[in-house]
Amino acid sequence: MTFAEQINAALFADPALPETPPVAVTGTGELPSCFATSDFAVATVSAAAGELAALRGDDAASVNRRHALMWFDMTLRPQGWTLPNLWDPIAGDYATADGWIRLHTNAPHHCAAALSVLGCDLDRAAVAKIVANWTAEDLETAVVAAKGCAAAMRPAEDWAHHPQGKAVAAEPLMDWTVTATDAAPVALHGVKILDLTRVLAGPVATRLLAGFGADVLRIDPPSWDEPGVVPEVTLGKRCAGLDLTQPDDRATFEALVRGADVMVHGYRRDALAGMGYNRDALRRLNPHLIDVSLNAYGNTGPWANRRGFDSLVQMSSGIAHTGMITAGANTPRPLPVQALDHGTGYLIAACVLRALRLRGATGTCTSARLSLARVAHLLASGGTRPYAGEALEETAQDLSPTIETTVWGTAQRIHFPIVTGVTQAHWPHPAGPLRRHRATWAP
Ligand SMILES: CC(C)(COP(=O)(O)OP(=O)(O)OC[C@H]1O[C@@H](n2cnc3c(N)ncnc32)[C@H](O)[C@@H]1OP(=O)(O)O)[C@@H](O)C(=O)NCCC(=O)NCCSC(=O)C(=O)O
Repeated sequence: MTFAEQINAALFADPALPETPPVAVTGTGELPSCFATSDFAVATVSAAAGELAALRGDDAASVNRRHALMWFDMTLRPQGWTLPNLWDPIAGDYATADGWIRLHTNAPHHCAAALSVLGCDLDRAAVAKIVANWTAEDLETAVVAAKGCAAAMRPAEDWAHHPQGKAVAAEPLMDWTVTATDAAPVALHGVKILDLTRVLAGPVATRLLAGFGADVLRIDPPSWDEPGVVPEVTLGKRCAGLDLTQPDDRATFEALVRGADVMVHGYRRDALAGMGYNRDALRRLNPHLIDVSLNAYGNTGPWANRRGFDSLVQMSSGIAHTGMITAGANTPRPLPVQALDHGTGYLIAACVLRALRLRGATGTCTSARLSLARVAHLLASGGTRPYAGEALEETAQDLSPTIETTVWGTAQRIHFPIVTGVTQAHWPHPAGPLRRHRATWAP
């Protein structure tokens, strides 16, 4: 099945839903990859575009392939200022005694976890020297046990036989549950979306929804930061902070859940339940909440609660190894962009839009769970080939004329790839720092 066929088959179907309008793909572009990365990217963006058009009642939508590929990477072009580094000093791939491992250390608590296992300072050469004495799987196990983030590089065949790889392969791409059948319709314009996601995958979904009228309120814990991606992913959103260990902030959070139409979250599978908000508790607060979530390694299997990021899932699932072998290289070769994050983001947006459409047509409320690892399985289903494609050379025509005024300075962005009917994305708030707004719904 093509990517589009698999995605269509995974979206919640109901005979009461009118057909999704056609999505025309314009433009060209092929990123350098041995996977069908560009077709995969366009398929995920097109799924969101079709659902957007359907919910808005537009006859058709279009997706610009070139700009879709550019939106799978950084899209902000600062004028006279620079973006912070994406990676901390020790994040990256390291040779072990028997292969390769990737350490993800951008968050200070993940960095501290890795360094506590390695017993060294924040120094890349020192880390490399110690990692070389570990086997990849032993170090992965130790870092994960310390609540850090690491992944050994595995060949695709090993992942296919690994208990987690098998669990993920058996999961649906979108795991839907019906939660209520008596909800009133809500309009896309002003729909209240509570956003508990971080870094790229979840925030990409809510950024799209904010661009077409949703009121997105992002909530972060007191000390979380992600300076490298904040200018990318906060576009169009209000961003507040809440400490869910504190009674007052819990009361505020519960009021937000009661007032929300949709919640999108990217905690580990059981993390929200660990804070006292399992599905039943959320349903008691708001029986009509549409709840769409992602985690890293899938919702079943021994790793369902493992911390993870796109680049780690690429290492675990065989993508980085396949890239290395196909390129004839001797170091891990990931995808040219963080396609699992972005692809998952557009699929989450498609799920939210389908769920809103379903609610409007039948009163049915749903939840859906996705994962980076299951989306990696979708990408891998497109097969591999010798490396093809080339990096896109950006021109002035790729930039939207809109000037975004941020707290860091002015900037332009790449044209957004989706047009629905004749409507283009428009974001009500510029990107900005986390926790700068009040944790409340607009009246
Ligand atoms: C993103 C993460 C790696 C972040 O890891 P961690 O911060 O270490 O884990 P947790 O989410 O479990 O949160 C850590 C602890 O903070 C607590 N916590 C969380 N939120 C709050 C608030 N608001 N207030 C108080 N405490 C909080 C939580 O209960 C945990 O407590 P303790 O239990 O006591 O520790 C993980 O959440 C994760 O794997 N999520 C699923 C996949 C995902 O979204 N990946 C990133 C985007 S995708 C991507 O690849 C990318 O963008 O790159």
